[in-house]
Amino acid sequence: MQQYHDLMRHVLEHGHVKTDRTGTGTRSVFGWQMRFNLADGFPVMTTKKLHLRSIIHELLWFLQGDTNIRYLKDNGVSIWDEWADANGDLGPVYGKQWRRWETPDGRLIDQVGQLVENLKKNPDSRRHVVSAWNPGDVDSMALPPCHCLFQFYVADGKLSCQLYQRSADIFLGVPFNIASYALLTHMIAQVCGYQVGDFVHTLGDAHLYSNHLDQARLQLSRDFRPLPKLVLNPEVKDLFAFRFEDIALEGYDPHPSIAAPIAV
Ligand SMILES: Nc1nc(=O)c2c([nH]1)NC[C@@H]1CN(c3ccc(C(=O)N[C@@H](CCC(=O)O)C(=O)O)cc3)CN21
Ligand SMILES: O=c1ccn([C@H]2C[C@H](O)[C@@H](COP(=O)(O)O)O2)c(=O)[nH]1
Repeated sequence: MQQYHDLMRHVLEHGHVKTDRTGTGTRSVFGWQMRFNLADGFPVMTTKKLHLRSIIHELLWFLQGDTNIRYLKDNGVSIWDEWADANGDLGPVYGKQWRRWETPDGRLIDQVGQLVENLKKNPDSRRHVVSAWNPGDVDSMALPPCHCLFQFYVADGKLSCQLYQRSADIFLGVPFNIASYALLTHMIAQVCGYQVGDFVHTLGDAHLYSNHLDQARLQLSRDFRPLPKLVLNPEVKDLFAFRFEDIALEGYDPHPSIAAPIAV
C-alpha cells in the first residue's frame, strides 16, 4: 500500500490547513490518484488492522438498496450510527441511488443491476457509470455521498473500476473505501466472467483531520506486509445473491489497529 502511504505523507507535509464542516480542522490537498492492480493482492491496509467485517456488511447493505442502519446494527456494525435518525434512517443515500434512482416521471432505475447486464452484453461500452450524486435528493440525505461516481472498464478480459470520491477522510474513510470498491470489482468480475484489472481511486478534497496526525505518523513508521488474497465462493453468479459467508480473506496479517476519533 505504498500508494496510500505516499498520499498520507504528502498531505502531512504539504496539505493546506483548512477549516471544515465538522469544526475539527484538516490538512488537505485537492486532486490525487492511486492505482491498485487487483491481481497483485487484495488492497487492504497491512500497516494497521482494518475491520473487514464492517466493510463487507456495508457493501452488502448498499447492494440490497438498504438505507436504514437496522441490518448493520443486527450484524454488529456501528460505522453509520452517528448519522441515522431515531428510526435508523439515513435518507436516500447510496443504496437508494444505486438500486432505485427515481426519475422525475416516477420510474425507478436499478443502476447497479443495469451495470452488470451491460458489462456482460457490451463490455466495450464507455457508459458503465453509476452515480450516487443525485442533486434532487442531496438535501434529504444524512450525508451527501462521498464516493459519488464510479465507472467500470473491460480490456483483455479484465475488469477495472475507477471511483471519484469528492471528499476523503484519509485516515478513517479511505482504507474502507479502497477495500470496499476492490471487493465490489472482484464480485462483479466473478458474476460477469472477467478477471480483475485495476482499481483507480481519484480523490477531490483529500484531508487528514487535525486529530489524526499522530496516528498517521505512527502508521507511516510501520513496514508493509504481503497483501492478503480475496476468496469468493465461486458458485455465486448473481451479484445480489452474495452473502457474508461467501467472502473470505486469506493471509491477512496486519499490524495492530490504531484508534482515532471520527469527525461527525
Ligand atoms: N468523518 C467521516 N469520515 C468517514 O470516513 C465517514 C464519515 N465521516 N461519515 C460516513 C461514513 C462512515 N464511515 C466510517 C465511520 C467510522 C469508521 C471507524 O471508526 N473506523 C474504525 C473502526 C471501525 C469499526 O468499528 O469497524 C477504524 O479503525 O477503521 C470508519 C468509517 C466512513 N464515512
Ligand atoms: O465513504 C466515506 C464517507 C465519508 N468520508 C468522509 C469524508 C469527510 O471527512 C466526511 C464527509 O464530510 P463532508 O463535509 O460531507 O465532505 O466523511 C469518507 O472519507 N469516506
